[in-house]
Amino acid sequence: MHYLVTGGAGFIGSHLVESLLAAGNKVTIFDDFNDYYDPTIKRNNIASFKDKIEIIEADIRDAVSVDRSFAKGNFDTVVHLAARAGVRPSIADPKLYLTTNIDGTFNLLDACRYHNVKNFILASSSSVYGVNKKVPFAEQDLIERTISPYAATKLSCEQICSNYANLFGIRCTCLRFFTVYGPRQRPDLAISKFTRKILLGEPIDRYGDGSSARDYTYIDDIVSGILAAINYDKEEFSIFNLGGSATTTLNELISLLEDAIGKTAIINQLPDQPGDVPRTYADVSKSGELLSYFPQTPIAEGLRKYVQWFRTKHPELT
Ligand SMILES: NC(=O)c1ccc[n+]([C@@H]2O[C@H](COP(=O)([O-])OP(=O)(O)OC[C@H]3O[C@@H](n4cnc5c(N)ncnc54)[C@H](O)[C@@H]3O)[C@@H](O)[C@H]2O)c1
Repeated sequence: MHYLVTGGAGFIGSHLVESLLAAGNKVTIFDDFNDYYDPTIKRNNIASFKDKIEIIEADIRDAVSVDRSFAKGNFDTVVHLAARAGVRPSIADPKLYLTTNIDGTFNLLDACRYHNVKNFILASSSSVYGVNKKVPFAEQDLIERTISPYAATKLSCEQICSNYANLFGIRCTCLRFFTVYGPRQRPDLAISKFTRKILLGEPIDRYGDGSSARDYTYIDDIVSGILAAINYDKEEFSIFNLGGSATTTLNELISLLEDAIGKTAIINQLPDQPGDVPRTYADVSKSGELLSYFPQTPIAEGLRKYVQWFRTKHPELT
């Protein structure tokens, strides 16, 4: 099978590509390699397998580049991971999020339509649930309102997928990822920032009183969920939660990281951030039943693996 993985040089994308290659597939990645934090990150993510894949270095907002890559590619499945990710930066630059995430998804679906690609996987997000009071969050819950531009773009992308499935028979499977972590994760995420700062003995920013809670999902579990979703052909349009199905408060996360690192964190107390939801918690019973998705990595174990990886990548900090 020939896969197009957009965002294939990113955190989740690079792990997925490795698994697809290991299973003997042909993989093309479409990524603009643009990183605000460190321009080397994306290149490093794919360094170990770059000679085994086709690389299209282009922007998903550019419909002509997207269309050209489909004209050449003859793809069986598109896994669309490329996006501007993260709640807080989306408040700082909502337009970048709207154009990248919504226009980009539209361009890819349109290319599927005109080049007869019938299987499309969308990376959506737990943030679409907004301040859902019912826990755990289930796919059929009524979403009353999102509270960040990032979440609004992801909910819009799901709806665009629904249109293309209904109108053009493109099977679209939307996966709501719950805070993904593990080796190669983005440096802007809390676990990356906390690990670095605890190792350096610098204060970490704790927003709110530490009671906000997240459902953290280890990268290997996310990849197994994506692989299962690729083969799910029972519905033309579907939505699945991919989470760890457990919640960890911010205070618990800090304490688990202290254990994994073997050092105490210095806390810099800050107010709650606008756009942050108080908690996320995935009901994964639908994913378990239809995708045989059963998360395997508890947070303490995943953090230990992450810290181990971080230390090998940053020996100067250990
Ligand atoms: N990491 C998480 O916790 C999480 C949670 C929920 C949803 N998601 C979603 O999963 C997907 C992957 O996230 P990630 O954590 O791997 O992020 P990432 O930033 O590591 O990967 C995204 C990739 O998309 C590429 N990209 C961004 N804009 C592009 C553009 N205009 N054209 C082409 N490529 C572009 C980036 O270069 C990057 O390689 C995203 O859609 C994100 O919204 C992630």
